[in-house]
Amino acid sequence: MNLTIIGTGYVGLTTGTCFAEVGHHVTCVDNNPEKIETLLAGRIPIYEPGLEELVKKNVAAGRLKFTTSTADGVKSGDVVFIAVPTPPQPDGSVDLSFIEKVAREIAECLTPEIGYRVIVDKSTVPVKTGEKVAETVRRYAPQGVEFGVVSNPEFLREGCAVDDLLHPDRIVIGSNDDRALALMHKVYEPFVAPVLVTDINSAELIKHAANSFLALKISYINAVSAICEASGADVEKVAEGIGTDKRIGRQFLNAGLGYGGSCFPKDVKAFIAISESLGTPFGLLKEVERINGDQLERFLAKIREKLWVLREKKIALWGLAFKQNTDDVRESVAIRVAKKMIAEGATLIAWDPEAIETSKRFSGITEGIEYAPDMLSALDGADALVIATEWSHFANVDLTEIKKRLRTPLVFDGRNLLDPAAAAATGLEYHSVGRPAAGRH
Ligand SMILES: NC(=O)c1ccc[n+]([C@@H]2O[C@H](COP(=O)([O-])OP(=O)(O)OC[C@H]3O[C@@H](n4cnc5c(N)ncnc54)[C@H](O)[C@@H]3O)[C@@H](O)[C@H]2O)c1
Ligand SMILES: O=c1ccn([C@@H]2O[C@H](COP(=O)(O)OP(=O)(O)O[C@H]3O[C@H](CO)[C@@H](O)[C@H](O)[C@H]3O)[C@@H](O)[C@H]2O)c(=O)[nH]1
Repeated sequence: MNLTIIGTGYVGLTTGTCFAEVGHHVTCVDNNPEKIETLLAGRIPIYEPGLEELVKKNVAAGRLKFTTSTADGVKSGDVVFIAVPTPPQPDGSVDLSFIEKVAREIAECLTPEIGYRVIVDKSTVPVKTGEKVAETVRRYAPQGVEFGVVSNPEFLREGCAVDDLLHPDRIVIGSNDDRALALMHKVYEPFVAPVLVTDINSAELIKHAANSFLALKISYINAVSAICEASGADVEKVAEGIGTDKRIGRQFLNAGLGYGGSCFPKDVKAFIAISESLGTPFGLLKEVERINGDQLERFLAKIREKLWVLREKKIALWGLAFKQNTDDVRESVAIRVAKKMIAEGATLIAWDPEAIETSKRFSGITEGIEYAPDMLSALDGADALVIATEWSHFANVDLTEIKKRLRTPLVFDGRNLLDPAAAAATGLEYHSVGRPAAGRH
């Protein structure tokens, strides 16, 4: 089939590439000319494992194209996906101006000669957005054009987007239009996954409800981790003990510094705002946010307690990305930890396997930080090591190197990556989340 994606960011590029990989012909459109030039020059603007080779392969096969022209995209794609940003406004509600603009742009490109088009919202949007998109397209399109509107939320995770897209747990298609639905079934025919067909409003709600539930699971275990710290229990054992119940599941029960990234913080806020606007406030989610913020503060309090004063302290920081296997630092908790320590006068020597460049460009940290050339040299002469992102590089480190290189052998592990007993046996004083401290303290 001929498909078009409007918005070639994280979701647009990964989704478009995977659609091409399963045999569709895909045109990716973006209104940022630099991004399209980069892609046309064969470079990939984001780090995502496995993506670069798939882009190159599908461009070479003639199945994947990039353009800045929405008109070309609308002309060539029978199904037109919208994958533009839906950022939060200061009050937490969703800024839908990008979606509204694309709806108008698509409408202005439609003509009766082009024929029927399915307009699919892939961006994460509040319930009832599909209705607004349909109204907008109807208002701005010439008389006589035929189109259908569909909600098809995306559940990929950064860092494993290619696998998530090629092997999804489920595909959700929200549509009130049989013609659109038939075409959507053809789009997803090459994928082996359950397809859940719903009305548009339910599909939109599924996305916010899913992300908020996952954030709730993380906050739940983080609240439990505080109780573990107060009682001397071990949150890793508790997570295993509750997670082996199939009804609960072990995933998303990793206690740590709390959730970050471009999705959970904004989507929880959005769901709170949506529920309030519908007159059904969702107070539970406010608590999810509160716990998430407190988790970071409790971790910083541990650092302060041990280092006493952060001013003039040199701290090695491992991790800048919001999670492992990505260079994305949007809403990264690691960056928040860094900013707080710098504000208290510490100097950071930071290292991350992929996110140093993105941190330099997008974190907003301009002073108080140096970037180490490699993971181990970040440690040299530092007063403490803080681990802030769950990269496997840190979990697999030779502990004797940490002991040898730090000035004082203090480790604060915000992601529970190291083994407390092994750390103590190496002579480290080791503090993590929801587990008793180990070593000299
Ligand atoms: N990042 C994720 O992991 C993820 C996963 C699932 C869903 N989502 C949702 O998908 C949506 C997109 O997120 P993202 O992370 O890909 O955003 P992004 O910022 O990486 O990409 C959006 C792209 O849209 C382009 N754009 C904006 N207006 C445009 C227009 N009028 N015409 C053409 N291009 C335009 C921008 O230049 C940018 O390249 C959001 O609603 C997000 O919540 C994101
Ligand atoms: O047990 C856990 C799992 C995750 N996290 C943190 O939660 C955040 C989000 O992680 P993850 O969900 O793996 O990454 P995202 O790429 O943000 O993916 C989420 O957000 C996407 C955008 O909406 C959705 O498509 C995905 O399904 C959803 O998992 C990160 O800061 C993680 O460090 C934890 O603290 N503990």
